[in-house]
Amino acid sequence: MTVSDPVVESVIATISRSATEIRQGLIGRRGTVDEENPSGETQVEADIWADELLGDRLAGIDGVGQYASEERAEVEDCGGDPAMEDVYAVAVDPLDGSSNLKSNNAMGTIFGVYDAALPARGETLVAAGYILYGPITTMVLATEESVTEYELTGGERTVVDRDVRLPDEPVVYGFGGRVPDWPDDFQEYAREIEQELKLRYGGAMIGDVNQVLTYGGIFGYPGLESRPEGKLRLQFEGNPIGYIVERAGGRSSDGNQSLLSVDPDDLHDRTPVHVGNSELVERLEDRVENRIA
Ligand SMILES: O=P(O)(O)OC[C@H]1O[C@](O)(COP(=O)(O)O)[C@@H](O)[C@@H]1O
Ligand SMILES: [Mg+2]
Ligand SMILES: [Mg+2]
Repeated sequence: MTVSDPVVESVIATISRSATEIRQGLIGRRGTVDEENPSGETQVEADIWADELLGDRLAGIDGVGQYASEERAEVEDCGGDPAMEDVYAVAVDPLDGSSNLKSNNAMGTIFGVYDAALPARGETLVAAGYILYGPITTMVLATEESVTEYELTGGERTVVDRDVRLPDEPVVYGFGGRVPDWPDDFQEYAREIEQELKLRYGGAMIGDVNQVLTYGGIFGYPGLESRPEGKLRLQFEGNPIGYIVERAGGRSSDGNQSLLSVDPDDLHDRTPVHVGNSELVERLEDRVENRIA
């Protein structure tokens, strides 16, 4: 199954073909390096390596005008203006949950294809997806047409679900951040959800969101007392995941509005992230104040 726009299809094909190679290349690159990314977090050797591999390959695609990543400070100009027709910007979290490499737990790669210069609103996404490096390697891809799950082996991608939809009956939840750092209103909401759903939290957003897409429920990384803007980054994490979950029939929110409507100020802006079944996200918006809105 291919996507109708040739540039978007090339981006997806390049990332999905690179995924098995990235998975293999994690071996021997699990240690931290003496560097911080633009968000001030310690980088793992594999973060830098995966960013370079994806950056080189994606920048070489005709029609990719910009490449940006969680691991580099500035947007790379790849020779085209995303304001022009058939020119896109690609934003990547090369390894999501890379601190899980040390303990050998699940991790992912996230990407968004924006039809606008970065930083951009999520509403300008034309496709977004993620790779999950679990017991097997899968990709969930959302486009304007569909949300599809694939299994990836070598250079191949095999469809396993042509129409990924959030199950109607929610089963699981996962919330990030330390509980004492959660604002009171979020703590109260979480106490209520704990009575209704089962906890699934693995410390990599992609692994946790994939649980929600599979079983129904809610994933959240809220604004914290110590950091009202939360931890996750809008361009590389919040927008792509918001786009995927909304296309699959759920909702996304920064606590106040859809993640896709948030106006970015800076490439590395952080935002509270909540995605899942509509009723759960709506209840959260009723209860929890977004302190950065
Ligand atoms: O360690 P915490 O506070 O639970 O944070 C976990 C969150 O941080 C992240 O690891 C951040 O992503 P990166 O690994 O890409 O920096 C998310 O995947 C995850 O949801
Ligand atoms: Mg991440
Ligand atoms: Mg990352």
